[in-house]
Amino acid sequence: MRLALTDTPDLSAPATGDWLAPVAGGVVTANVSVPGSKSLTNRYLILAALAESESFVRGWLRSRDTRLMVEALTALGADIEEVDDSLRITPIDFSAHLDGPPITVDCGLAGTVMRFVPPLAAATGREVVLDGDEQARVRPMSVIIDALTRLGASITAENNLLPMTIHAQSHLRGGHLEIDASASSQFVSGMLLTAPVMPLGIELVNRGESVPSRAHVDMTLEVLADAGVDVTEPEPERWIVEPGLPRGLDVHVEPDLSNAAAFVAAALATNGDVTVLDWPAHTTQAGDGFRTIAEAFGATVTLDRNGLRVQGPEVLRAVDLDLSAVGELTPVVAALAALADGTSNLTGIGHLRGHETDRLSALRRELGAIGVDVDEHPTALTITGSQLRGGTWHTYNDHRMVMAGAILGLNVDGLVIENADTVAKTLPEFTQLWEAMLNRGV
Ligand SMILES: O=C(O)C1=C[C@@H](OP(=O)(O)O)[C@@H](O)[C@H](O)C1
Ligand SMILES: C=C(OP(=O)(O)O)C(=O)O
Repeated sequence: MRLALTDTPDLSAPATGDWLAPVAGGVVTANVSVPGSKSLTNRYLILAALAESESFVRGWLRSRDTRLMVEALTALGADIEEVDDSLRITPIDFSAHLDGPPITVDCGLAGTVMRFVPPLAAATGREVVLDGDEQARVRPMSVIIDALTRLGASITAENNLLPMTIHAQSHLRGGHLEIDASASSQFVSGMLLTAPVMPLGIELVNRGESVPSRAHVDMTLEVLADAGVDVTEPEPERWIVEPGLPRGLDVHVEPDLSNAAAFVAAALATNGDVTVLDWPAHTTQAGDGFRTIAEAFGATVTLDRNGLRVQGPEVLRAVDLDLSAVGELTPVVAALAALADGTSNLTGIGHLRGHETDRLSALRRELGAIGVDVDEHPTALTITGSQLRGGTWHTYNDHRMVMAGAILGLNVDGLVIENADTVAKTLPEFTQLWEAMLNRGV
């Protein structure tokens, strides 16, 4: 089934930062280091802003999403200073005087800022106005807005979307809360991360279909527990956070494994051999799921103290994968499916319609334009590996569309990635790292 495309961004706007994706011209063999995790950096920053004492977040990711988080927390009263490759964070004083002009927060297109900051903002008791990019204004927000309203906040938001205003004196007491978190795990993470500062803590229950991107909820639970917060999940999708501030943190951010997946994919796409250095042995990052995904495509995967080594197969096998728990890997997986021998089914990804762009629609459109046979279903994509042709690969302001385009470009001449700069959302140095990977031997 093909769906009508009703939400295509205006592609007639002049593109900036076009990038001709380099062709591999042979097997890709490289060692790669990637910067820190977006999801961990932004969780640590929220916890540090709530903590009982000063924190250090070392090896933080410098990217648009994390800088927006730093700016948001600074505006809300945290003091954040860059010291070498670390951030030193002095927490928000929640007992501070509440008068003052409204605070404005730019969420950009960052789901972690849009969904993690409002609970914390409401807990400050200040008037806070949150807005973001045009595409952020269609990302789902109603669950967070309803939840905060039920906890005592007063919020104005037309159509329950950004922009929104949290009115002053919105102190949150916490308590029992039932939500429908089937559209985004970030609704759960956002409520749980600020719960320690609420006098009653939170008991949060998901009453919707199961929560997508489960790995990210596990990450939230782990960072809270590591900071000394009493957090439990006594039964599936019911979480309890007891009141009590997190300890000051001194943490080192792991490499971003979802960003790393794009580099590993280069080994898969070229029968190559790529090692991502410092891949952690234990992690809650969704990107760790790429190890089994790579094996499903036929790769040989080895994880040791050095990192993750992936040796691509001679011929990529088509895959049947439920990506609901690791949805953010979908654009990279879809690019590989387009190079595979046969038809792949990527299922459980309906919630990606509320990501940076409607990713199912964007992937169907762009893959189709370069010769790939794609069927778009409400919650799945069916992709048949095909002979690619060059052309313009539109990116819809989606960093992961840039990464997907780069993987495809390894195998086809003349693929121009439009607005490649948008990759700065999580990896500003992506194109440099990519070109270095192609030129460097092990
Ligand atoms: O909490 C997080 O850090 C994230 C949660 C996921 O969101 P969804 O549950 O909306 O997919 C993921 O896709 C996003 O990239 C980051
Ligand atoms: C969905 C993503 O980001 P966000 O944190 O903006 O939701 C992503 O990085 O793939």
